[in-house]
Amino acid sequence: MVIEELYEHRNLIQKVIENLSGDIETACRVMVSVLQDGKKVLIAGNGGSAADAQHIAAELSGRFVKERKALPGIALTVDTSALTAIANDYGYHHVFSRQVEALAQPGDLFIGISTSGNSQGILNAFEAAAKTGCKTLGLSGRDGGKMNGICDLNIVVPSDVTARIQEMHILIGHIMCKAVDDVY
Ligand SMILES: O=C(CO)[C@@H](O)[C@H](O)[C@H](O)[C@H](O)COP(=O)(O)O
Ligand SMILES: [Zn+2]
Repeated sequence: MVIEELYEHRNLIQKVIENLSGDIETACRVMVSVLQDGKKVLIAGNGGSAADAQHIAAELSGRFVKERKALPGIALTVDTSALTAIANDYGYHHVFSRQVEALAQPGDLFIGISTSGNSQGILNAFEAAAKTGCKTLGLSGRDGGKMNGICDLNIVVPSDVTARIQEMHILIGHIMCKAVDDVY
């Protein structure tokens, strides 16, 4: 089983190299330009993807590899008071969109992470981000789900296995952070 899982991961990386390098380069350029314009990056996801959102945001506000200035990356998954109040008062599907409405400014980048591409809270957040004039980037999997067509760029990892998709998402996030390091 272990070797099979490792091979599945390796085979998927090969597909990502072949099919998604261009999209990942575009995502790098977008994140770099947003930060260089003095705007911020908001990130959201559920479950393992919430952890990915926090991980990527922390690479920006803390650091990735290089010693450079602190950069504005905010995960919308960490404020339990906001999350519980919004879920309690408006419903769980609004926990991210309401925070986007509160925090986003035109020109910011909203990154929504969903392996199915269909999580309603993430879809609502994309809608709110677009209304605010944010740039939007999706990290998804399977067939891209409903995220196709509602974000500027939806990077669809070509797999139906949630764990493998998540592994590619954090790899893509790290590559984007490397692109940021390279210009600061
Ligand atoms: O990490 C995992 C599975 O590997 C889970 O916590 C997973 O993230 C959760 O089931 C999420 O709710 C799945 O949502 P999504 O990726 O389809 O948007
Ligand atoms: Zn997981």
